[in-house]
Amino acid sequence: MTTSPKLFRVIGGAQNYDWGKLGSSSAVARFAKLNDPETVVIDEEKPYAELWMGTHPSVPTVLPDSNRKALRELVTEFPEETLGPDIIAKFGSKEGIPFLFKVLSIRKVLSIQAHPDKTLAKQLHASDPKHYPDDNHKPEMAVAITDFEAFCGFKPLAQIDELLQKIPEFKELVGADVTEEFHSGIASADVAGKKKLLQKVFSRVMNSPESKFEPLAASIVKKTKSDPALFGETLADLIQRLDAQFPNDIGLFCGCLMLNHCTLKSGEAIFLEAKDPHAYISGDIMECMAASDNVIRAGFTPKFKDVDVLVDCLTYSFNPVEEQKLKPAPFPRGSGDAKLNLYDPPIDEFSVLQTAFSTPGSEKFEGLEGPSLLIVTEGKGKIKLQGSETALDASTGNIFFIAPKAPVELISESNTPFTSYRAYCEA
Ligand SMILES: NNC(=O)[C@@H](O)[C@H](O)[C@H](O)COP(=O)(O)O
Ligand SMILES: [Zn+2]
Repeated sequence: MTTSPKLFRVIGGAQNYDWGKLGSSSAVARFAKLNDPETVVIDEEKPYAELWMGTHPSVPTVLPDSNRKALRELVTEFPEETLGPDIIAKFGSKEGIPFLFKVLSIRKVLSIQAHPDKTLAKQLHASDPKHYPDDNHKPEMAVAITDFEAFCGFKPLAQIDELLQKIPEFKELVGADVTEEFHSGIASADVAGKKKLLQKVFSRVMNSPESKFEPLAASIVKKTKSDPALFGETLADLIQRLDAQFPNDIGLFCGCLMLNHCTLKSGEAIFLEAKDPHAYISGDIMECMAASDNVIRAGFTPKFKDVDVLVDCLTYSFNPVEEQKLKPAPFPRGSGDAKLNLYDPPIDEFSVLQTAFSTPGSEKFEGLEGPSLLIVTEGKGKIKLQGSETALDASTGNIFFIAPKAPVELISESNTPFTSYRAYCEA
C-alpha cells in the first residue's frame, strides 16, 4: 500500500468478559458476526461484553484484507494521512488514534470502578503494568442504545446520611463514630470538608473485612424483602437484583447505598471524568473513551481489586444524577435528511455523532479535522466519499475508518431506520 485510503471497512475485536450478554442476545456478538461472517462463530453459551474499535494494542482492530493487518500498523505507517498533522502535534503520537470506541452489551453489573487521570495512570503503569496496561487517562462517555442503568458518581450527601441513619447494617459497617461525624459535619463543612467526610465513610466500607460485611449484606437483602419501604421500591429491587448476581458483595454497600443509580433512555448519555466512581448495570451502549484500558476496581467483580488506590484517588464529588447526564447537541457540519445528535463532552480525545435516518435520503458531512471510526448499529444504507462513484454497503455491524478532511455521505434507501455512531477526534 503506497498510501492509506480515506474511507475503508475495518473489523473490531470482541472481549468476552463474564458480565456480557450471552450469544446472539448480545449486540456485540451480532455486530461482530455481521461484520465478519466468515470468521465469527457465535457461541450461544459465551458472554460477548465489548466490541473494541480503535488502535489500542490489547484488542486489535484489523483490516478485512487477507492477512488482517492491524489498523494500528496502518496508522503508524501513514500517520499524516490517517491522523493528520494537527492531531499528531496535539497528542504527540504517530502511533494511534487518541480515542477507543466500544459497543457494550451488559447482562450483569460491571465492577465498581474508576479510571486514573494522566498522573496516576503513569504511576500505576510503571509500578503495575500487568493490571494497568498503558499510561493514559480514561475519561469516558456512555450513550444508551437501549434503556440503560448505571451507577455514576456519589449520591448527594444528605441521601447517604439518610441511609446511614435508617439502615443499622450500613451504620454498623461504617461505625457509629464516623456515622456521627458525617451526620453532624455535612451541614456545615465546606466542600473540601464534605469530600473528606465522604472519603472517611467510603474508606470504612471498602476496608471492612468480608467476615464483617457479608453477614450485614445478607441482613440488608433480607430486609429489602421484609421492609422494602425502608429502602424505597427502586433501591430494594436493585439490591435484590445485584445480590442475585454477586451475593453479599461489598458492591451492595459502596454501589447501591453510596452511588447515584441512573437510568437512561435510548439516546441519553452520561460522561465520567477520570477518578469518578461508576459501574454500568444493564443495557446496550456505545462507549467512547481516551485510548486506555486502565480500570481501578473494588466491588462486583472477580477481577483484581485495588481498594487502596481507589479509596485514595477518587474525586469524592457528589452531584445529583441529572448533573451527570450529557445532553446531545446539533451538528452544523452535516446537511440532509437524517437526524443528527452530537455528544460532545469537555474532553480533547473524543466526540460521538449519531446519524439516524427514518426515510430514504442522504446526509453529507464536511471533512472533520481528525480521524473517525463509524459503526452502523441499525438497518442498512450506503457510505461514500462525496464525489466518488463507489458507494460502500453500510449494514448493521459494519465499521468504517474515515480519514481526516474526508467529506463523506451516508445514504438511506428505505423507510426503515438506518442508524450509525461516529466517534472522532479533532485538534
Ligand atoms: N465503565 N466501563 C468501562 O470502563 C469499560 O470500558 C471497561 O472495559 C469495563 O470497565 C470493564 O469492566 P470490568 O473491569 O470487566 O468490570
Ligand atoms: Zn469505566
